[in-house]
Amino acid sequence: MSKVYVFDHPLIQHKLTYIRDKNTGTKEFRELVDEVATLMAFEITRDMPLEEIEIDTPVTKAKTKVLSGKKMAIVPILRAGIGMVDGILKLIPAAKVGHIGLYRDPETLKPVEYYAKLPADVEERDFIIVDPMLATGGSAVEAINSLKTRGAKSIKFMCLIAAPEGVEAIQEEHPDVDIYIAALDEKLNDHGYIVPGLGDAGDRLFGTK
Ligand SMILES: O=P(O)(O)OC[C@H]1O[C@H](OP(=O)(O)OP(=O)(O)O)[C@H](O)[C@@H]1O
Ligand SMILES: O=c1cc[nH]c(=O)[nH]1
Ligand SMILES: [Mg+2]
Repeated sequence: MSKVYVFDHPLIQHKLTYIRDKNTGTKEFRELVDEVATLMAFEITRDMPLEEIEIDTPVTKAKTKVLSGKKMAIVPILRAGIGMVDGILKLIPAAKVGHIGLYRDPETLKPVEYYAKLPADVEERDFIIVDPMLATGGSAVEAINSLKTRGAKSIKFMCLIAAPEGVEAIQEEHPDVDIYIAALDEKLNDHGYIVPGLGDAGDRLFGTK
């Protein structure tokens, strides 16, 4: 069963408050999402493998550690996932970036895929799918399906705010995919929006409402 990690670091929680606030404008919203993505990347990379190497310090030889070169890829779910990419790349600049384009049909709430482009060496990479919102879970489940169909073997899912329904959907359909979130909210409303949530993440990031 997928494990669920809630990143309750005070800096993440503080910034999330202003991301949720309806009075926060597009510029500040985008900056805050970028900052929280960096902080979440710091937490999600906690289990990255290290290897020991020997170097010369100005004083002596020393055995020290470096990342063992595990290949990584970040995959934002378009559009809103794009807002988290740069913040993650600040900490993992060598990661490749794939894209999955999905929108949620406003009537049926079912995801519709319109784009997919992944790095060529899919099977060798550890993937982190990113999207600010995990609501019904339809988009996340479909994005994971899309990656697995193309050969991905190792996938994590990271979002800012999740609804219980979305967490359960991933756990049911993809029990091998762990979930990393900044906050687990209460419920979905009748339109499939997360309550209390932050509204429409894509519209708030790109100013389209
Ligand atoms: O868990 P779900 O019920 O599938 O909902 C979550 C999805 O909805 C939003 O995207 P949206 O469809 O609004 O597309 P956008 O990013 O282009 O605005 C959000 O960014 C997720 O991708
Ligand atoms: O609350 C929600 C649910 C889906 N998509 C969003 O952007 N916000
Ligand atoms: Mg949207």
